[in-house]
Amino acid sequence: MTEPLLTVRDLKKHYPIRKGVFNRQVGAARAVDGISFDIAEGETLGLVGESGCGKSTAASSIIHLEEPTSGEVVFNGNGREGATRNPDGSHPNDVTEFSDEELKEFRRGAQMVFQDPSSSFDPRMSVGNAVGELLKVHGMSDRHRRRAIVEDLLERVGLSASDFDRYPHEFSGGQKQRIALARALVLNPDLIIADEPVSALDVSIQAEILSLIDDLQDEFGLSLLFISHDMSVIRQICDRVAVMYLGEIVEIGPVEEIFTNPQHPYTEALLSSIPTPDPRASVGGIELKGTVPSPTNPPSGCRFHTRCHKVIQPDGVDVDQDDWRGLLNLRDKINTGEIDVEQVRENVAASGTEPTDSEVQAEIRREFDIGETIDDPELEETLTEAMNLLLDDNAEMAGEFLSDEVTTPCAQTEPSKTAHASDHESACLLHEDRASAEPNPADD
Ligand SMILES: Nc1ncnc2c1ncn2[C@@H]1O[C@H](COP(=O)(O)OP(=O)(O)OP(=O)(O)O)[C@@H](O)[C@H]1O
Repeated sequence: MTEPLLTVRDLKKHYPIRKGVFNRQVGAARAVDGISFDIAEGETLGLVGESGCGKSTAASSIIHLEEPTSGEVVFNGNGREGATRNPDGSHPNDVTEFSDEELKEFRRGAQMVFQDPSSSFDPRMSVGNAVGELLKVHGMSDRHRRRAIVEDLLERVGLSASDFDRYPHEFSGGQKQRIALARALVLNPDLIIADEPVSALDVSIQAEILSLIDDLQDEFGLSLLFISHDMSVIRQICDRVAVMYLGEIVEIGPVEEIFTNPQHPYTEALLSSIPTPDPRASVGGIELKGTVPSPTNPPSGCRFHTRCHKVIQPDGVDVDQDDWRGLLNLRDKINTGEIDVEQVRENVAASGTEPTDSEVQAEIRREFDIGETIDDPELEETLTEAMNLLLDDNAEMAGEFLSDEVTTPCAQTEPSKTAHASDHESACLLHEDRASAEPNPADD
């Protein structure tokens, strides 16, 4: 088997949080928290997730714009192919251990393209010089040769050689992104990391740039790590995709497989958010509510459990799944003191006369998508009791009451990876249950 061009293993980037006059570290933002994947030669791997999932931090740690906290990034390009591990287990191609000289060499072979093409150019430098600058930095002193290389590249990205002497403000956003691609290609790299390269562009221009990236990849035999929050963009350009949530990869696999047979509820939710021209298709769609929690204090167990539509019910409980999600949300909001009963009372009163307690309770149920009765009498009783306490101004006890019974295994156990089809893995407790339920041929 040929070796991957890039191997990332258990990569972490934690930003220390400091406070006080002594600037003591009081915690850490675990922006990237142990991600692993490979990228083969000529392959495009997508990294997808909502804003704040850690995609950009992963990119800058891989390319060593930032020092990772731990983990390994093995880059087998730049003539470093075929290297084997040292007797002490370290790898000679581990970027995280590179010397300054090796890092300079690495930067020839691995380039980055950023989201905003406008801010990545010096307005006072002609685009030809901006593209050719890297050649100069890397020792090409012949000005004519540099110019010939850059003019050729400008043509290959769909501009013209005569654009060499023009300035960034003379170009549109899409054209600037073409120039950024020319600049990334000028040192003939093996790997390009593109961080949301089309999200700042109009949709019509996005398609042109994606198609250009696709063509350049074939022409230059590039490997790509393509970062996007947009699943439809990922589908157009990637061979495989890694889905990232709160610093972790929750699912990885071939694009077609992930789109037709997603396994992780987070992937399902991201896919469900793709706009479709058919209005009926969104019926029954999964709404991803709220935002990604802070990486300074990620949820225990499965990090997605606080937003998951498939969050598991404990043994002995079997209620409507929407009711279950609502109960967990209600429990959390009561525990964080975020339910303002007086405000709810006022809201209900606004639509008529002074509301009764049961009207206020009904409104709270509605806000949390909890049905009129839960089909588990014991749980219904617990909820009613908790609501009574809440309306009696005893939120603390209401929270405790609910917390005793409304619990999920997803908050207790960190899911491990489950393999599905070849090269397709996800990390969700639901799959672990299913895997253990499947008959093991060895038991026969
Ligand atoms: N220098 C920093 N110090 C502390 N926290 C940081 C730092 N940089 C990023 N973070 C946090 O790390 C998390 C991941 O950020 P990151 O920018 O990598 O996410 P992202 O998925 O790329 O999102 P976006 O698309 O919005 O950039 C966020 O919660 C962010 O606030």
